[in-house]
Amino acid sequence: MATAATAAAAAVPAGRHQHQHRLGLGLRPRPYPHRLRLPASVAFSSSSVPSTSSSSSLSPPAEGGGRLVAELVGVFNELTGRMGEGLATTSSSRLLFRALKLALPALREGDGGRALTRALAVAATLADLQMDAEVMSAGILRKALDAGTISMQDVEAQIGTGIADLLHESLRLKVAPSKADVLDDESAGALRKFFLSYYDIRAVILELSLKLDTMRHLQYLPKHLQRIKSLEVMKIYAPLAHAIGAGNLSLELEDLSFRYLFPQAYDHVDQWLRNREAECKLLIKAYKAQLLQALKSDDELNKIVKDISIEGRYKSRFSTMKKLVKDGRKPEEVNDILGLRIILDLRCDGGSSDWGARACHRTHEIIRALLKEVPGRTKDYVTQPKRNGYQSLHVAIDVSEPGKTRPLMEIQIRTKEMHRIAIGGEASHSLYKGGLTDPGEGKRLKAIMLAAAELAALRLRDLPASDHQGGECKNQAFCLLDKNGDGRISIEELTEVMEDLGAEGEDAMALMHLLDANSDGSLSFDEFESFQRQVELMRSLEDRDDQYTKILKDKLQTIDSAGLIHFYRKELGDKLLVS
Ligand SMILES: Nc1nc2c(ncn2[C@@H]2O[C@H](COP(=O)(O)OP(=O)(O)OP(=O)(O)O)[C@@H](O)[C@H]2O)c(=O)[nH]1
Ligand SMILES: Nc1ncnc2c1ncn2[C@@H]1O[C@H](COP(=O)(O)OP(=O)(O)OP(=O)(O)O)[C@@H](O)[C@H]1O
Ligand SMILES: [Ca+2]
Ligand SMILES: [Ca+2]
Repeated sequence: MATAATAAAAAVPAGRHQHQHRLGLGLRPRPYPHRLRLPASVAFSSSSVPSTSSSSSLSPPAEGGGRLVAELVGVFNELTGRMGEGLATTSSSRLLFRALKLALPALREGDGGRALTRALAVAATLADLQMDAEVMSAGILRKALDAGTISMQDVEAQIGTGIADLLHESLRLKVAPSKADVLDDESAGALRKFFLSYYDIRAVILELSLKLDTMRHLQYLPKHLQRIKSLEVMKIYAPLAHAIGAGNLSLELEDLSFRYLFPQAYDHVDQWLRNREAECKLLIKAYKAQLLQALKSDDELNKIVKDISIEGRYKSRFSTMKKLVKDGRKPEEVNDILGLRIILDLRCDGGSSDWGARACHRTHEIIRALLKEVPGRTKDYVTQPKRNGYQSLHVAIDVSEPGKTRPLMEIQIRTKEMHRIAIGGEASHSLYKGGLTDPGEGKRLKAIMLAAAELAALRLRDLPASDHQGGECKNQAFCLLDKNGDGRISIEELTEVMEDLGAEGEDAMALMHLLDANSDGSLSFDEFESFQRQVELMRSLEDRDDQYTKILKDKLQTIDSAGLIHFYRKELGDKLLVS
């Protein structure tokens, strides 16, 4: 076991990390939407437009107009693609499209060119939290409101009162912390309760996503503001994110505020974890795969269990730091730096109550036979549940090898039902971590949230249906641009969207020329799709550029840490000697 894991670990380049989304509320795992791609530099080189028309000999259309439409289409496709299953309905897409049309021109210039990227990252965070189009649109518009480039009246007139209400709520939440003493535990607790009593909890989730955006860009603020904002996040927003079950959001919020509040301690923990991160993540993956195989091929376990899943995680900076200060442990004594969680789906749930215990204990036996269990560290909350009803069997595993000491790995073993209670029930993780003390509060919160989501679904259903009669729309962006639904984008329709985006009407003519392959004066579905393919291509090139920049940066860091002279000697020493 350890050998396979080690081989896998050896193959990792150091210093590359990947974050994983593991959220409550049944949220889908996604990579962090830290930076959303923007087709900022879409250049319409005539040679790359698949075209047979005479327009291929024209010079590219003005940077302005064509670029704006490309940006709108690219961003729209990216965000709708990111939305949860069933959430990107026609009315949702129309709403998002309208919000983008209003916000894009307003955001383009702001915040040293970063405003748009930041607004889109907020929307992406919300999409990953399975929020609907209203909340995503509100996220984008809030950034434009904050930048002072649009007004609430614009939102009410052009988008609707549903979103304006949501924005009003989020603005009220924004000022709340300034009215309380967040250093005082009691006022901080009261403030968290105030947030959670909101009838539209989506405003809270919107506020949390905006906070994450602020925290990711804190380096641009003066030092004293960095501290105040970090403190608010630590005392109010991170626990709130735990309380609503947005696990990964809370972990990132905690880690960022930890970094600004205690820079030295952060550096210490960060370096320790970073040095081991790549190898440990590979180990987690390797142990997970091999354990799954061993468990699935055990006949005795198979008699009681119909399915098995395993989740893995590497501990966050802040969570590790808390363990270190709790009882003065060293990092190597923290027993859950690496974590695996085995979830057993019983063949007969609700049957004989000792099936669950049997499945967990059999799993424990299999693990013992395979791995090195650390004596005296096992906790059997299956046989003896905690007072809040939490059940799980925890073992600590030594994954070190001769000459290679590694942090410990915790394996939690539980049935699906035990997991349900640990995630959403009375022993819920949100209560355990979110500072809520009353179990009923968790339930109430969930009910409020579901009700808010249902209301939003109703409102979105009430939006007038698309102009497109008769059935499915194959390409949402095309259908939204083809306003009269005649299956073609006319010059009038293109001019209208350009003007909405703040470009000149003539730019529409130039873009039409370029994309209208058969020169019939309008854009067919196929012509639009080839435009879209070009937009996608440019976006993926920009992504690649980002990747290359990152690799280069990593490489330069390696050189730095090894010392430039050392690098020179190693790489060039021989040649220098010869000459
Ligand atoms: N959801 C939930 N998880 C819990 C609860 N109690 C423990 N856990 C999980 O189980 C892990 C280990 O808990 P314990 O075995 O009690 O360990 P501990 O007392 O925290 O000990 P150390 O890990 O040594 O600090 C925790 O880190 C949580 O992941 C609970 O009441 N609810
Ligand atoms: N052994 C594990 N395997 C997989 N996931 C885990 C494991 N332990 C915790 N998690 C999950 O990882 C996320 C972060 O948890 P974190 O390690 O910060 O705290 P914790 O282990 O739950 O609590 P504590 O701070 O008491 O250790 C949570 O979603 C938690 O459910
Ligand atoms: Ca833990
Ligand atoms: Ca049309």
